[in-house]
Amino acid sequence: KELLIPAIKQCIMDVDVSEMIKNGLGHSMIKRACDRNLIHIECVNIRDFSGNKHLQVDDYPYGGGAGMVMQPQPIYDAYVSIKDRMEPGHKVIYMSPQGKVFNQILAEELSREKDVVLLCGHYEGIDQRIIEEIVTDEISLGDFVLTGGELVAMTIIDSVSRLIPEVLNKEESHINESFSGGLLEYPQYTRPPEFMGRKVPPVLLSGNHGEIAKWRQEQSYYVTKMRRPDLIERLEAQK
Ligand SMILES: CN1CCN(c2ccccc2CNc2ccc(C(N)=O)cn2)CC1
Repeated sequence: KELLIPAIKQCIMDVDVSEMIKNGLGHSMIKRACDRNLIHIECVNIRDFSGNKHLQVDDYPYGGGAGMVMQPQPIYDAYVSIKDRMEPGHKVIYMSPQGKVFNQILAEELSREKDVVLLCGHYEGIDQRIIEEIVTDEISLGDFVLTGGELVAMTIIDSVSRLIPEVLNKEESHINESFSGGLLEYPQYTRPPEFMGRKVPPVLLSGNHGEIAKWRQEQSYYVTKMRRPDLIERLEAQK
């Protein structure tokens, strides 16, 4: 049994990270959007541009210290291999804890871009000179630490793709989504009418659409006021 566990750990660590992105985004909405040519996702493996037979893409940090830093050359060569196919003036986004914290406004901005490059860092990060040379924007998902930028890329891809017209069908439409009008979503209910002794709020069964819309607005405001008062302030500041 002990023998099995190290083997599993090893194979998970070995999964090629660009595979992780391809597999992770293989799920329904993004895959369907790709199949319909509404979005095109291409993973370029920096290791393919390592330039040495050991496929090395990282090296010891100048100044010493723990960990390894991604070398600038393989990243630059990988970027050059795709940049002529990208819309002139395209953004090159580097996902790191030093970035601007991602939010729905940024997602909406990115959804209006024709092409975007997402540069996934690994190890302790990438050489500062490649950031200065090719990166236009740095994005962070929030103040927490991940082992790599891949999950950040997948999150950005998901969040942006769903905003591209036609990607979501009418059921999935993001009309009443979180942050619509800057408020959090109201609570959702479906059948059965009673579950574990808990009933559905009667107004939702009333068929009175005016009352239902009013109840939902009040609930959104209440949920936001209780859990994210900062969003209420932002809303008031915009008035
Ligand atoms: C211990 N450090 C190792 C190097 N690393 C790092 C540094 C630079 C780029 C990518 C990474 C990969 N990690 C990320 C990435 C993003 C986020 C986020 N919040 O968007 C959190 N973590 C940061 C952590």
